[in-house]
Amino acid sequence: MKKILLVEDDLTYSRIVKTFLEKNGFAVEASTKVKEAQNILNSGKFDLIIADFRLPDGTGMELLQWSKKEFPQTQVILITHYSDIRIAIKAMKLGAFEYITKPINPDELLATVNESLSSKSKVPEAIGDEASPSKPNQKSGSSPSTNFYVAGTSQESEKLEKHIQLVAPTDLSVLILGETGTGKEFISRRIHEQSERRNGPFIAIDCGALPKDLAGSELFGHVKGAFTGALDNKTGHFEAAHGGTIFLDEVGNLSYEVQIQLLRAIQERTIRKIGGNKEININVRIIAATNENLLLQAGEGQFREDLYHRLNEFTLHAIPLRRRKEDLEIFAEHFLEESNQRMNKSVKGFTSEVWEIFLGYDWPGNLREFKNIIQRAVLLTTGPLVEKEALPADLNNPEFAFSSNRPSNTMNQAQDLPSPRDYKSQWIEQEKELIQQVLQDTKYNKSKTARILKMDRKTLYSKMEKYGLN
Ligand SMILES: Nc1ncnc2c1ncn2[C@@H]1O[C@H](COP(=O)(O)OP(=O)(O)OP(=O)(O)O)[C@@H](O)[C@H]1O
Repeated sequence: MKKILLVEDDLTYSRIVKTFLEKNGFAVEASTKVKEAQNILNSGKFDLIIADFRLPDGTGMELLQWSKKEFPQTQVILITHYSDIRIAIKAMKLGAFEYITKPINPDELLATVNESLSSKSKVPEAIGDEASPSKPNQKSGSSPSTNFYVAGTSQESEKLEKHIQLVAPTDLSVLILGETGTGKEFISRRIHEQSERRNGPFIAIDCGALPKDLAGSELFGHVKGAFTGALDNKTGHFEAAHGGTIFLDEVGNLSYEVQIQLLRAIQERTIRKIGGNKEININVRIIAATNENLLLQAGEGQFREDLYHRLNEFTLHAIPLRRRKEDLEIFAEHFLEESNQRMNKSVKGFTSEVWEIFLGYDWPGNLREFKNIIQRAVLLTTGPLVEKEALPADLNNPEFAFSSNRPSNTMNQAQDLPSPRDYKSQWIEQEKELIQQVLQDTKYNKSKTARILKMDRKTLYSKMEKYGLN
């Protein structure tokens, strides 16, 4: 009997659909939330997921992305109240079999279910931001994102995720602080996609790449003839983001003049195109990011303090990778899979030597560097595992990996602390013991073990293989 997981938070609706499908010969399990659905999927094989688009703790789209990664053979049908072509296109691109709108016609549902179960599950199109061309200063276009967001399981990551979930549904302006490559843009997309604005546009602007003299016109638009070269009316990013979210990366790079315009746009919720005299109402949530100290810049008169406070109604700290090393594994798997897909390869994992290097290095370029290194390694790897020869020479050299003069390591060099290598081997040892213990306690039930340890089954399998616990 084919198994279907129905994810729908409207209980009456869920009961009707469940009974209908059961009468038609399917085994149906029902769930109301994304997290709950993930747990159910982790504990048994399903042939099809039917998910509502809006769920209390996320979207059916997120579940789709997750399931395509974790269980690529399982078909997914998305259901929604809205006939939104953008969502439909995105869902199909992400590998959904079909997208149907409420109210559901039973015959149509049954036909779609049968069709999906007799077809091969689709592979998502390009996953990852670098795959899609973007304008030089518009970071990733205004289309809905196809980025798969990995939240991480370390304590720091869980705290960040909790803060994201708290702030997302509000309309507060968020300032994301963090080093380069820590995922600030990914976080801002996450906020957008968890917010009421998720069906509106998300526009990411790299303020550092905006030409100084054109920044105002790029952000707020201009009217024909406003300046030499203004040959036509132009819609600015703020107007284009109406109803959605605008992400201003490297916001500290905006000129003082543009800062004034931005402040006005935030305070009055209107913009005026350059050279124009009409006030245009805008309803845009602003998320800004910086890796500089804006308050310090404010003190030096380079950044307006009033604007700083307007942008900073809530602060999030993107975490440097060296402070979330427990997450290395989950990100490694994600980037490995992404790279395999992009390059049509089937590299299975990393040797223990490579893991040693990964754990010892302090990743100054953070997730971006990690992703690029895995991508390069996958390209160079011909066997089943990435070996240390596929890593760049500087990473491959243990002296380099352990001798960086970054503050985090300077601390570790203090005489009364063990060396990073000692910490790392202690950690590996403890992790191995913990997994062994839980496996014994659950009588080698791997799904249960993974659940208890808060890791997905694939991560558990690769750790078991790494530690020889098979
Ligand atoms: N949560 C995440 N899940 C999966 N991949 C991620 C995540 N965060 C970041 N990445 C990866 O790391 C890369 C860099 O992330 P992002 O562009 O968001 O960083 P950033 O902090 O905005 O960088 P910069 O400061 O240079 O603008 C992304 O292209 C993506 O591949």
